[in-house]
Amino acid sequence: MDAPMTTAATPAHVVIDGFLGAARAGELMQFALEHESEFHQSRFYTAEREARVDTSVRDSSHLLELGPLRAAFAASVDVVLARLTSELNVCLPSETKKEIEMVRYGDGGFFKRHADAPPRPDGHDSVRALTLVYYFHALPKRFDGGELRLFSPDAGFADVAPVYDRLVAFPSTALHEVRPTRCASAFADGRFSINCWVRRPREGQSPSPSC
Ligand SMILES: O=C(O)CCC(=O)C(=O)O
Ligand SMILES: [Fe+2]
Repeated sequence: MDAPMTTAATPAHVVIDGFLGAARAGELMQFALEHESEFHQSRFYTAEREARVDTSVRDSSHLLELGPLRAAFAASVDVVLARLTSELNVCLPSETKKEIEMVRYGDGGFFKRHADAPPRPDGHDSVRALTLVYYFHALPKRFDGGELRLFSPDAGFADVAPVYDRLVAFPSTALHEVRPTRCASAFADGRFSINCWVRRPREGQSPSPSC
């Protein structure tokens, strides 16, 4: 198993290998293959909170409608949420809102350095607090690269390999990027993931985080 690569000043993150198990990872892959035509080019949010497609910043495609797999994934996240919030020192209310999407990075796919939580208010009554990314792919693995690079404030970084059935979690304020993926052109050959953002109320909104 590839160990996450880290420099001395490791940015806060938690890795859980074998998060869903092979049967459920296989179900996600099957779902992706059955819904290939519904994947759309991913957007990202600019500093002005404008959703934009710009393949010089982010080149990936995503699927928002996950059917019953959405609730199943959210339930699995709930099982580990207390551990993640305590290890990462992130405050969350007892009932959390989650955004969940499936993502595919094809040949050359990447996502340049960014933070998932907006730098300033975006008009929502909640903000992204915790980012979770779960990795899966067709077996045998047919891509290289695609590491998640997490930056710490002093410019140290940690590279987390997108290992099959691995979950990585980190505070949504952390700067990170997805390193380029290399694979053949077939849809099934890509780097697949589930992104899950756990939201908390914005400061001053109720219910307030219970920590
Ligand atoms: O896929 C990953 O490793 C991270 C994805 C990411 O940073 C994002 O979609 O915001
Ligand atoms: Fe991100």
